[in-house]
Amino acid sequence: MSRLVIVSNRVPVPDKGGIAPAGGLAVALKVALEEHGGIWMGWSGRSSGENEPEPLAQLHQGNITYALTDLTDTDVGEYYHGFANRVLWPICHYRLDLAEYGRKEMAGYFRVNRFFAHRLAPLVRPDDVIWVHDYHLIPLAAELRQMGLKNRIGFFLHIPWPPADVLFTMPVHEEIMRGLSHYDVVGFQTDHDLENFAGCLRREGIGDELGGGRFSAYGRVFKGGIYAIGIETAAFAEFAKKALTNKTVRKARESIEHRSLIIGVDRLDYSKGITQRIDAFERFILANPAQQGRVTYLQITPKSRSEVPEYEAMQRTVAEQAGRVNGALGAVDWVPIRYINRSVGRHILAGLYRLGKVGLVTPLRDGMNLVAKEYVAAQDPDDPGVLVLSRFAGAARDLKGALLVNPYDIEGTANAMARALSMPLEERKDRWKTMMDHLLEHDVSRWCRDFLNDLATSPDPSG
Ligand SMILES: O=P(O)(O)OC[C@H]1O[C@H](O[C@H]2O[C@H](CO)[C@@H](O)[C@H](O)[C@H]2O)[C@H](O)[C@@H](O)[C@@H]1O
Ligand SMILES: O=c1ccn([C@@H]2O[C@H](COP(=O)(O)OP(=O)(O)O)[C@@H](O)[C@H]2O)c(=O)[nH]1
Repeated sequence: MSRLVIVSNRVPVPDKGGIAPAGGLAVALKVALEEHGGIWMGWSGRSSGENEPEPLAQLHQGNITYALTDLTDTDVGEYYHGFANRVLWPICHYRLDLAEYGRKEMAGYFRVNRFFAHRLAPLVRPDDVIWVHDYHLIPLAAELRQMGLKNRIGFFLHIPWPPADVLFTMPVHEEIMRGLSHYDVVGFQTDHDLENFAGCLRREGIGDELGGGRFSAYGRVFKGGIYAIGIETAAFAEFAKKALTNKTVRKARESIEHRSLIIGVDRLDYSKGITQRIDAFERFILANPAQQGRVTYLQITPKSRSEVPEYEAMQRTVAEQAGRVNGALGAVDWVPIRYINRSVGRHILAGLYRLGKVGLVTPLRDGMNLVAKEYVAAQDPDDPGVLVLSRFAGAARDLKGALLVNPYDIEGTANAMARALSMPLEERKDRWKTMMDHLLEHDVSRWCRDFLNDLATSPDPSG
């Protein structure tokens, strides 16, 4: 079997104890690569100041070799905070109003992709299969091809792909589309994303759909496919059961006392709909006074991308909003919202999910959302909680047993919270089983296998 080389911006650096940072990509890829073995190349998360980064650091752990590079301050600013997270991220999440184009940042993005290609190429053997992940690295295949690499190269986009009218507001949309055409397989989370991508090719006559999932554009033929990312379902379910004996989880359970727990877990990101969700919770309590003092809403929200101004501003907004609602609704013996602004380990999260009578996952737009899947996997089959899920999360295409909501509709979301808390046991069990069966069948190993099979059977680019 060919060796697998994974490239992603974010890598769970093993010298931090191998603990994946909060973020679904790192969590999922670690599971996938542990199963397969190979090389994982990416950013170390560190800056070299303005000095040229040292040569790649290689670390071996189990069957994975991590190849990590630092980036200069300028690179981090222009490529990661600048173009990736202030242009591509908002555009792909339909937030044209937040995109901040700058020629310097765009140039930095393409420059860092070239830099990654130059660092990666010497590690690659002719029969390696290369799997590139996410919006940070779209131009990587074009750079590798320019250097003469003829390997099979696949790309998976973890975030949504927007419709043509949204994408084309980005000045370099042509280069981005061209970049994708250099892969042999381009994977998306949902059918909606793939449809949008096909629409972008059609709109300006850039490319054609050839049938059988194949596309032609810019003189190349490649496959476009749907590969909804999953979790290690069976292992996570087991993990959640055991987590109830964890000290922190036990303390949380005792502190909740007789109240019902509603839980939300999201990076602090405007795409996650946290402020709308807090509004909906407030509306739910005001509309259901009997619930006062009888529910606790726990919102776990690690800081994320704090150097980007929109994210920094959100830290204040959400903290103030949670404080205001607590001030307005709380009582001497009841704090309605417990807001935690730091990362919690997944072994604890698993137990907290299991305590949650309601899992609130209400992003305004999300590629997939692994929290939704983890919440379901963590439930007690005999007394499962209810998932309230945004119809705009990729996970909504998979989790048919959830209560689907439109997160912009505050009253609708508030009503769904009330419905979830009063749902009869039989209905909860039925809904949960539909979702759990799906998650067991479509776990992260299946995701990885499906993508790599398609890549292995794609036409050989070396001719
Ligand atoms: O690396 P960061 O800038 O700290 O951000 C964390 C990750 O966020 C995004 O995750 C996405 O991938 C998940 C798994 O496929 C998916 O469930 C979620 O909907 C996406 O938002 C981002 O795409 C990753 O590159 C980041 O590492
Ligand atoms: O305090 C936290 C918050 C989140 N996560 C993990 O981070 C991932 C978040 O992935 P998701 O797909 O929901 O969203 P993303 O952050 O990637 O956009 C999930 O595996 C969570 O378990 C974590 O380990 N600790």
